[in-house]
Amino acid sequence: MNKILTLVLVRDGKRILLGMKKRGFGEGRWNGFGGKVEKQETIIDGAKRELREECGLVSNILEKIGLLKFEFVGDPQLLEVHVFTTEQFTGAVEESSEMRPEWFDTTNIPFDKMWPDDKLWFPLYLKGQKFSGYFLFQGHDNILKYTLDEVDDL
Ligand SMILES: Nc1nc(NC2CC2)cc(N2CCOCC2)n1
Repeated sequence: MNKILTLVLVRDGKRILLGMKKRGFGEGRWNGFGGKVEKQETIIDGAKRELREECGLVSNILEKIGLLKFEFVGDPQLLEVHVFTTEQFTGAVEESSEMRPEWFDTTNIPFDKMWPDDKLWFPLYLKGQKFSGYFLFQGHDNILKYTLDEVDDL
């Protein structure tokens, strides 16, 4: 059974809001906002909750743009990350215990301090393409193999 996770990318024109993860899974890396989906909530409601908890922004309009599956050598638990984007949000960006948010220009995304898969699928996201990918990781830094496809619907 895959572990369902969410990832929300917040855009404001040519800027993107990323958060520096302060602890836990992905600590020390910039990422969108997201995490676990609780038993009693839908995936999209889980995404909205994590967005608000991690950076203070509220959005009712999340667009599903990607599905990423991750396997780690030696670990039977597969991760299934549902990726969303929004350009319509309210509230003030605020730091949380989990994330230190910062705006980046989309021409200057800090891929060297992000999960290694991001540099592979972000270009599809930035050109407005929906995508579906599978990545086999060895540890947290090394992608042994992957597949990544542009898709018309998710
Ligand atoms: N950008 C990104 N890349 C990931 N790569 C896999 C770990 C190897 C996971 C991930 N998230 C998982 C945790 O929840 C937020 C999104 N987000």
